Amino acid sequence: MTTHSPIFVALDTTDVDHAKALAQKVRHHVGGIKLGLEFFAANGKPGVREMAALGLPIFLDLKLHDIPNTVGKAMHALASLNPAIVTVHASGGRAMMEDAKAAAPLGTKVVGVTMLTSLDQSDIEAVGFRGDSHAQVVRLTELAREAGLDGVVCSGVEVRAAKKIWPGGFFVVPGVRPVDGVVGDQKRVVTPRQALDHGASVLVIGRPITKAEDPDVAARAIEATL
Ligand SMILES: O=C(O)c1cc(=O)[nH]c(=O)n1[C@@H]1O[C@H](COP(=O)(O)O)[C@@H](O)[C@H]1O
Repeated sequence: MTTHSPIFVALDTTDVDHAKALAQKVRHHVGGIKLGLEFFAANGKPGVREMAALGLPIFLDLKLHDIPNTVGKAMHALASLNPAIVTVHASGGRAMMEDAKAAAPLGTKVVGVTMLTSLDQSDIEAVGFRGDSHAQVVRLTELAREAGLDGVVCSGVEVRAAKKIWPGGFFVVPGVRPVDGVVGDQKRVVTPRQALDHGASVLVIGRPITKAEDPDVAARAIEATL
């Protein structure tokens, strides 16, 4: 039985058996599983199919970012997996996002990554963006909406501003940390509760669950705060 938890647990591993074991441990406290570049590079579509057989919704986080034709064709090649959610980089531009959405299955939510949660203000300036993370997230959210995507990925710091300009959008918030959690490489963090209060539709949570001594207990504890 799956729950209606807003948590998608990020199974960032190359090992299918480990990913399966983690998913089985936490399945009653999460709404789905997120498979990203690390998992996909190692296991490809057969690996995703094996995980899908567990019966939990799949969030395929491949952050596609290339010219429109290439992204559209890549999305077409992924369509048979019927993921619940797929990511593209919103900074790939409007035409790229339009082609991605057009090639995705009807039931798949295509969401645009705005500013990675691992970037702080100095990183944002170093890559040449003007303004702060709010300005960048709001601009890219507007573009994703115009391109016909279903929503965006942003940090919990900006999700309120993004939802304000797109009340019907689907908002994915990663980089959340329980109170006193280890922050690691994430820079713009909030707690899972704050992210939901500010408008997140779903939360992506990896290491606070997967690296915990008991992932089931950790997922249950986070769920209890929501
Ligand atoms: O698209 C994502 O899911 C994503 C976007 C982003 O800006 N930041 C971010 O951390 N993520 C993903 O969210 C997960 C966060 O993992 P933890 O930091 O371990 O909770 C990782 O799988 C990242 O790939």
